[in-house]
Amino acid sequence: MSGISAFYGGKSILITGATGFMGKVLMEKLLRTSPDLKVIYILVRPKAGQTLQQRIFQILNSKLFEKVKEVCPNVHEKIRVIYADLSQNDLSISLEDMQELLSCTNIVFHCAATVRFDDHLRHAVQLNVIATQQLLLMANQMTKLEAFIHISTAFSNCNLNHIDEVIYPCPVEPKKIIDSMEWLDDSIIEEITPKLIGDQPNTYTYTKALAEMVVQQESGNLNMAIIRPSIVGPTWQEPFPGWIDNTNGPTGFIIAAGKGFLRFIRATPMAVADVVPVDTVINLVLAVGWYTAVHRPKSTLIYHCTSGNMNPCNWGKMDFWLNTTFEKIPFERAFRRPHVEIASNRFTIKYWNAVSHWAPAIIYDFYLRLTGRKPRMTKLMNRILRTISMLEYFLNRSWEWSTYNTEMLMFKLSPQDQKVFNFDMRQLNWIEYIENYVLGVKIYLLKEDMAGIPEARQHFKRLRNIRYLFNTALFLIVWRLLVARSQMARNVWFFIVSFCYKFLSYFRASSTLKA
Ligand SMILES: CCCCCCCCCCCCCCCCCC(=O)SCCNC(=O)CCNC(=O)[C@H](O)C(C)(C)COP(=O)(O)OP(=O)(O)OC[C@H]1O[C@@H](n2cnc3c(N)ncnc32)[C@H](O)[C@@H]1OP(=O)(O)O
Ligand SMILES: NC(=O)C1=CN([C@@H]2O[C@H](COP(=O)(O)OP(=O)(O)OC[C@H]3O[C@@H](n4cnc5c(N)ncnc54)[C@H](OP(=O)(O)O)[C@@H]3O)[C@@H](O)[C@H]2O)C=CC1
Repeated sequence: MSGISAFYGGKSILITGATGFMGKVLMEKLLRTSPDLKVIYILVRPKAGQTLQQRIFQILNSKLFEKVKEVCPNVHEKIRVIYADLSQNDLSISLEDMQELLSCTNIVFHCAATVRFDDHLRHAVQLNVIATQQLLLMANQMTKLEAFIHISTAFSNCNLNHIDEVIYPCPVEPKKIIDSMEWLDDSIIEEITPKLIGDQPNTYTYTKALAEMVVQQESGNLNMAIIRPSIVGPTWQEPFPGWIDNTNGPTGFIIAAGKGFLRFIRATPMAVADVVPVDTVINLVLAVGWYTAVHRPKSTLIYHCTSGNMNPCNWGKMDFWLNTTFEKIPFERAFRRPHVEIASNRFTIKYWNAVSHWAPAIIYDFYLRLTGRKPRMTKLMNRILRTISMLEYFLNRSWEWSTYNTEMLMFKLSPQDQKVFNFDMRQLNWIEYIENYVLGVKIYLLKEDMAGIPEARQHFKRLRNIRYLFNTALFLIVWRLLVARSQMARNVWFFIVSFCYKFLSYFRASSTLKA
């Protein structure tokens, strides 16, 4: 049996952010590989009119958990849902629940965060920094705690080009930021945010960096580790390829490109597209949990979970493979035939934004209005382009992350664990992964049926014919206007017509001679 699976057997594990993208995959893998674990405590808040139980019921009955049920039929009994709101200073955990957590928890995986780039600094500090501080305070009182694993991001220091496995100090101490959030009002915070975040691109990366400092300062005697994944994509292998449930990172763009809305994007073709599959990240998380608890390293170790240094892919290649895959696995009801191109020049992008994004959106909305329907394309385009502008920072830079700790850990695993908890990115085949990415988006996010592929292809053909027709009509209109107004255009027209006539006469004469 795998040593890591055996380690989690009989353990009480606390997970924050279990209802999120990574949290679900973490719960699934834990239950599948260590079905004899004692309990998983999850801190959850009610959401979208659903109670805590309803939320968890829905997750455990989803496709992601199908395999788990084969090895762990009593999966519902293994999960203990605890009401918590991490945006409250005391986390809103009841006294009873708190006592149980403090006396029983063996391992903590802290995944919860706000991952929005445009979040108000107050909210981002509350969730990413203060909640981490509160959890550390709790962890310091947990009598049976063996390890506390904090999930950060590889971009917490994205203001640097080369990032080592160390915690970099922030210009302003987290304590001062936390204090100031208490007495400054929202509008003042908004005003000073650009100054505070300095050369960080957004409040998300900034507060994740602050949280790392909090971990360094307040971990006391805890066995701590920090994991920094880069851009987390769908599953590579487990429990099945291509599973994804949100539009973060490249996923929203893949939808927009596959549906034909997005045709140009400002990106540097050679910049590294540092995507890592979610199951790889979770395998590393579990291996780190085991290593930290069993080997008790003297200091907090940081693990980079990245692909760039071991098996790099760049945005140019990703773009090419995506376009090829869209032909093979088309999305239904595309707006235009999908073909996304990348360019690094701002002016080129401005031009193509006008021609290829705004013009079709305006024309389509005009058509919708004419046919008595509500226009929606310009609004959608606005949203897509706003999102792009926020993510462009990550598409035009490359980072180097050192991965000594991650590689060290790989060698510490038994051959069996290396298989069950594989986080070796060198084995990833990008073309296959991107195909499964698109397939996963189609099935799990867009909820499209594979049986609809022939119809989607037919739709592509119709779109191509519409484009030919549109281009020909546009050419004829422009030409007609030019011929009517310009002597030079008329001259060019007569020249072309006489040239064609001469060419045809010559061709006819030479074919008569041969005969
Ligand atoms: C080269 C080939 C081209 C393809 C690939 C290129 C793209 C690569 C981009 C990679 C960059 C990623 C870098 C990430 C680095 C940090 C990673 C992490 O640590 S942290 C983890 C990473 N964290 C992140 O990635 C968070 C980044 N995202 C955000 O912060 C926010 O979404 C926002 C501020 C950008 C937009 O806010 P707002 O306008 O309020 O919009 P809402 O959010 O409220 O959603 C409204 C609707 O839009 C939908 N939708 C959402 N996203 C996209 C999309 N990209 N597009 C289209 N649609 C999108 C969404 O489903 C929803 O639909 P519905 O439910 O209404 O039907
Ligand atoms: N996805 C990525 O590309 C990357 C993610 N990361 C890090 O990984 C971790 C997990 O990210 P991911 O799973 O993608 O994020 P998600 O947004 O999918 O999940 C966030 C989780 O945090 C929970 N949460 C948010 N606010 C509260 C709150 N007030 N009270 C209780 N729970 C709350 C959410 O609960 P609810 O369901 O109720 O909203 C959800 O379970 C984060 O720390 C993130 O910084 C790092 C690098 C890349």
